[in-house]
Amino acid sequence: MSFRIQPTAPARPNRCQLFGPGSRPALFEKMAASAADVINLDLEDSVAPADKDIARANIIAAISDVDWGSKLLSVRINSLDTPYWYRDVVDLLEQAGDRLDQIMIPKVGCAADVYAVDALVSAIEAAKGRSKRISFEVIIESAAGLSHVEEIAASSPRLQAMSLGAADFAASMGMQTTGIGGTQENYYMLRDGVQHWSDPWHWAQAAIVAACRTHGILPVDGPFGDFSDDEGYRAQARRSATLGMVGKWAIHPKQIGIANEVFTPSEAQVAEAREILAAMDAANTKGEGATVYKGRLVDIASIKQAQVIVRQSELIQGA
Ligand SMILES: CC(=O)SCCNC(=O)CCNC(=O)[C@H](O)C(C)(C)COP(=O)(O)OP(=O)(O)OC[C@H]1O[C@@H](n2cnc3c(N)ncnc32)[C@H](O)[C@@H]1OP(=O)(O)O
Ligand SMILES: O=CC(=O)O
Ligand SMILES: [Mg+2]
Repeated sequence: MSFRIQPTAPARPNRCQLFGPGSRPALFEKMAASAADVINLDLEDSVAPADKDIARANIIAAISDVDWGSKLLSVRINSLDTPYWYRDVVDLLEQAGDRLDQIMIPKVGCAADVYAVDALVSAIEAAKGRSKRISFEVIIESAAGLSHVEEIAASSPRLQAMSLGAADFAASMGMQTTGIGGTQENYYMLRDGVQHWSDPWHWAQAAIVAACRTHGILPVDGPFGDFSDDEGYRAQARRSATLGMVGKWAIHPKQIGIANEVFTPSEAQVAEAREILAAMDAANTKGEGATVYKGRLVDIASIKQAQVIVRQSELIQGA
């Protein structure tokens, strides 16, 4: 318990973040025309070292030249353990137009990583007289990142969203898998000779959600690599939504519709939430803090649970 009121996360739809390599400018118009809420133009791991300069130039041009509509436009810079990241920040902030909304910082391991980028961004914004303040999102994708997730969530007022990066996270943790997200063949319990698969991402996701909710940041699930497996993606997205995440990355356009569907509360969910609110209204007028809805207990906590669903639905409808 705490007397502090939990801060609310930024009120914007973040159901799907569509990624595309900065070295494939032919994809940019298609990304802009997609149904994703957020666009992530990538300078990091989908761009080969030899293409970093051209990818940066492509992205800077596209930020102004492409009509991104009302989407949130984010660029993933290179991580702080590379020689590229400072040039990414300097060129973006000095040369890109005001349409740029956000910078994604990958492989964040501690709060000081965010501080370093914040310092550089703040200096360039001031020097160049940029009136629009750039926001940040970070990827938790290392053992250090997860160990320091709470201090990272508190690291900067610019921070709006935090994603789990399953690929780098698995590598950093020494996990014996080459899969990016989803069910892992060898992660199962055995009972009476029957295998029951468990979720190796659960702990990291729950830690990210808790850190984000404590500090008013949007928790997001990262990539699902097997874009041929729609149902696997849907199952992963449903688990993430159930845990409190607000959206998921798409690394292929096939995944956008599924993310939008899963992270938009269904009509049935919204109707049930409204019925619970009505049942609790009726209970309150009788001076009762708890009542029965469809044979189960609902009480004052149920109001808050129902409000999460109604608010999420209204946010998306209003966007
Ligand atoms: C672990 C991480 O860090 S994940 C984040 C970084 N990774 C990325 O950004 C990768 C993003 N995705 C991609 O680069 C590509 O989707 C790939 C390489 C996976 C597959 O690319 P392709 O072989 O071209 O895919 P495919 O042929 O199935 O594409 C089908 C259509 O979707 C388009 N398309 C493919 N990827 C994208 C995308 N990311 N955004 C928009 N459109 C896309 C293709 O241009 C093609 O369009 P067309 O029908 O008009 O010809
Ligand atoms: O950057 C994303 C990841 O999964 O790694
Ligand atoms: Mg990564």
